[in-house]
Amino acid sequence: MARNKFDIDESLETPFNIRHFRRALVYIKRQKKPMIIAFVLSALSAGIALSAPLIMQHVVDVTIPAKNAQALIGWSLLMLATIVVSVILATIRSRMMTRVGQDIIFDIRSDLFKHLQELPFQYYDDRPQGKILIRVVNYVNSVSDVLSNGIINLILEILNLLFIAIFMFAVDVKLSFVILGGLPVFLGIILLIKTKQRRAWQAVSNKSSNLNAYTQESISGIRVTQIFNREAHNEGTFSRLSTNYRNAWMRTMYLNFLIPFSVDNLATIVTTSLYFVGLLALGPEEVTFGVILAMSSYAARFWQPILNISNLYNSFINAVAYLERIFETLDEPVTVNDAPNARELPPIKGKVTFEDVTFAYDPGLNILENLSFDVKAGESIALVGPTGAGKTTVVNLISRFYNITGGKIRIDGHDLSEIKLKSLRSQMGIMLQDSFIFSGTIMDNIRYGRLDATDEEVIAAAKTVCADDFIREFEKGYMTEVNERGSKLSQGQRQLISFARTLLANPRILILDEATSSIDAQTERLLQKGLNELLKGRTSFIIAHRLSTVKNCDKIMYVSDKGIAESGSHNELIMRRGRYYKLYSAQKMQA
Ligand SMILES: Nc1ncnc2c1ncn2[C@@H]1O[C@H](COP(=O)(O)OP(=O)(O)OP(=O)(O)O)[C@@H](O)[C@H]1O
Repeated sequence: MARNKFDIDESLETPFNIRHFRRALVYIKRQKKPMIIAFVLSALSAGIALSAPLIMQHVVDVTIPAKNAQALIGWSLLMLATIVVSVILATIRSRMMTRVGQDIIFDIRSDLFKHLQELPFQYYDDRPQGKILIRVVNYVNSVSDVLSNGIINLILEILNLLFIAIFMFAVDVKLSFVILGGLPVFLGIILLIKTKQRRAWQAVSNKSSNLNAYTQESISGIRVTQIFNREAHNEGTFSRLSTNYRNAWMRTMYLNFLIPFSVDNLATIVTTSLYFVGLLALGPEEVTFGVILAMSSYAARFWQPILNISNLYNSFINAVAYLERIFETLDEPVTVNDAPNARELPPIKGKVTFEDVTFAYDPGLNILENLSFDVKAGESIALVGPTGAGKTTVVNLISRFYNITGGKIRIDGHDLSEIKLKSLRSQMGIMLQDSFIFSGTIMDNIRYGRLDATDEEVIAAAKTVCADDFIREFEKGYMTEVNERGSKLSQGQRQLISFARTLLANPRILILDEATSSIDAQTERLLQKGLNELLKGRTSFIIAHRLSTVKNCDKIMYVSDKGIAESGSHNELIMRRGRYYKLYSAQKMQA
């Protein structure tokens, strides 16, 4: 799919529609109470602020001519009080709304993260991580203000507009229509640029997503970049993506600028028309100078909320571009999930059966076809074969990380598609070549799969897999802080920690995908004892290119040509003198 590259724009699969806005309202509605309070505070604050000119008028017309010093002090204090109260109310409102904005994005972000945790491997196979990250962090931030303050300000501005219109019509109906005459022109301009604006903001969201994806990829691959001296080339790519982002941003700004520009000019044209119609067309008998003065003041006031509403509209269009991405992620189907009538998988013995299994990552491109095999509980199975033959795919299917296209996979006779994923995966242990280390202590990392394990149990697991010695060599031992991906640890040390993690979780079925490939032969011999412990009584699937590691497995399956080409014990396969024999002989010659 086009989106899985940093410089390819994501296409929108679900265009924005009113349904999305209704979904945004779900988050806003949860904040109904503070939002109503904030609205009342705003209205009060604005109302109190409006009383200042009235006090001023009274002081100028009555108090000062009467030379009443005492009343003057009273009015001054009242004026001061209105300012203080209005500032206090505005401050409380702004604090409340900051909180509301943060609560809304907290909710959206939590939902996004929860959903991302459930999305299958396939989703992550298809996208650069940076494009996922930007949705959870940046896009959600960008919509906070519109979803909180935006709504309240919109209501206030509409009310403001209504009040001004009422006053305006009360003074002069005909001239009011002259002022309103600018509105259709303004709406026409909005309609004209609406689609362009939406596309422009979508482009900004796309370009920022691309930039983010590339930055993230570059940071992850910095070691390879430096090894191959690709810095200058990468800077070029970054600069290109950055320029694309800047251009997209400039275009939105240009379109956005059209709105205040139109409002300013329309306000001037309307005011000029007002003078023209008032003085020339209607004549001094019908319209006094005072009315013209009042109406031109209303004309200026009338266009201010329109300008504010247009700015809000701009922010809304901007937020929509982000909201549609956020909802697109939330709508991403969890294709690997529990069937409606899924059952708990009871504690298993570990028998694994493949019945005519067919699987394709991309429709029509089968990686496995009609694959059938039977593994008894407690057996150790080695999967060997050429690169890209489908060994990892086979083990990924046992954990149901992907849905199969045809056939059935059973564990102890239970069809995987009919059982609850959690109950399946909690009884499986999977160790990959690149064992992931999370930020935290070594103790936390080993305990990752069984949070209730005691320190003693953690240490016992580490001892079994020969990890205890090197852990104790660190100054803080098990409490040593390791950073994300474990870059403070050697590959082998990371493997040993993940062995301990898996052992502690005590799975019934164990999968080791090239899990010992980063461990030197001597450590591997040491580890063999621990590994034997780990394998004891469990069904295990071991993928290894180093055949010496798997010689002793109960059964070796040679994966090739979309299925199992050969299967048997090491001795049987050697005697058969087929593909396994060739591979084994070639490795022996190299050794
Ligand atoms: N996420 C994916 N999306 C599409 N195709 C994939 C994906 N993962 C693997 N493949 C393809 O499926 C085939 C089998 O891959 P798999 O990783 O199972 O091979 P393997 O036998 O484990 O290889 P290796 O020994 O190199 O680890 C390969 O042709 C690979 O290109």
